[in-house]
Amino acid sequence: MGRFRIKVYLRLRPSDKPSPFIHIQPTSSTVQIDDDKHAGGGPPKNYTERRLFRFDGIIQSSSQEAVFDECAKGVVEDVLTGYHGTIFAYGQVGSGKTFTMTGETKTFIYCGLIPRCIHRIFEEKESKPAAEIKVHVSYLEIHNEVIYDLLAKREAASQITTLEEDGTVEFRGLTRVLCTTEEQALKLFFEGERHKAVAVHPLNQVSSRSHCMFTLYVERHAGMASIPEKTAAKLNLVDLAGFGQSKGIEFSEQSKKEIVNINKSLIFLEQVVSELGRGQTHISFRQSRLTLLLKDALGGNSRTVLIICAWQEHICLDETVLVLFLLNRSFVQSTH
Ligand SMILES: Nc1ncnc2c1ncn2[C@@H]1O[C@H](COP(=O)(O)OP(=O)(O)OP(=O)(O)O)[C@@H](O)[C@H]1O
Repeated sequence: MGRFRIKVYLRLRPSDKPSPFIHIQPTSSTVQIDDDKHAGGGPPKNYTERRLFRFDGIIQSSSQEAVFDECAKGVVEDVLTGYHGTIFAYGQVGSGKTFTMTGETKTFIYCGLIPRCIHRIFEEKESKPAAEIKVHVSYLEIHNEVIYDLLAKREAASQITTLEEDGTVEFRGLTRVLCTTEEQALKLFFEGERHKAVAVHPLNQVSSRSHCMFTLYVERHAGMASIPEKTAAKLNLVDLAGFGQSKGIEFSEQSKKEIVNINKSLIFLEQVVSELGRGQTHISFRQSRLTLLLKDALGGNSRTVLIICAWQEHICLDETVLVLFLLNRSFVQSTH
C-alpha cells in the first residue's frame, strides 16, 4: 500500500491572555510567531530562521463535535471501508491532548474524539445489520517504557510483546474484547481510563504520565452493494504524554523518572519524523516503544491525523515554537 499523507491540525488551548507574538491566520491555516529576542524569551535561538507554520486546519474555539467533523470523521469512514486509521494528539503538558481525545465525558457535547469515534462505528453497525460488523477493542499504555494492558490487571501487563504482521504492528498478549454495543465499548474505555498513570503537574492537576492507545478493530463480515468485499481495519486513537521542562520545579524521584522517559520517547518520535521527512530508507522505528507503536501511523500504512495541541500563553512560547517546529516541518512544509 502506498504512503498516505499525514494531516496535521493545530488546536490552540483557549486563553484569556494569548501571547502578542502569536499571529493566527485562519484563512491560510498558518501561524506566524514573532521573534522575541529583546524581551529575553521567544523562540529558542536554533529555530529563529523559520517561524511561519502551515497546517491542514487550525482549531481555536470550535466545539468538540466540530473538531470530530474536521479531524476524525474522514478517518473513521475510511476505517469502515477497510483502511487502517490513526489519530494522535501531541503537545506540551496541559495543552489539551486528553481534552481532545477523551474530553469531559459527563455530557456528550464535551466528549472528545474517542467516544465520538466509538459512537460513529456502532451507528454504522446498527444501521447496516446486513454488513455483519464486528467490533473488538483494546487499550494499552506505555509507562516508563513498559507496555501495560489497561483492560487487564496491571501486574499481568508487562507480558505484552510487539510483533509485526503484514506490515502492521500487533501486540501479543494484549486483551481484545468483542463489543456488541456502544455502551459496552464506552464502559471498557472508561474502565481503562481509571487505570492510566496520572500525576499532579504544575501545568495540569491531572497530567497523563504515559502514552495511551485505544484501538477499535472493525471487521465487516458480509459484502454489501456499496462495499462488496469483506474488510478488516483498525483505528488507533493515541493520547501522548505531554513534554515539559522540569527546570526549577520540585518533583519526586518517580516523577523525574517519568519525565525523563517521556521526553526521551518524544525525542525518538521527533527523530523518526525527521527521518521520514528526509526520505531516508531506514527509519529507526524500533528505538523506542512509542515509535514502534506509531509505526503504522507514520510509516504510511494508515490514514493518519496528528493534532498538535498548544498553549497560547507567552510563558509557554518557547515550548509552543519547539513543538510546531519539530513535528510540523516534516509533514506540512513538504506537502504544501
Ligand atoms: N480546548 C479546550 N477547551 C476547554 N478546556 C480545555 C481545552 N484544552 C484543555 N482544556 C482544559 O485544560 C486542562 C488540561 O487539559 P488536558 O488534561 O487535556 O491536557 P493534556 O495535554 O492532556 O495534559 P497532560 O500532558 O498533562 O496530560 C483540562 O482541565 C482541560 O479541561
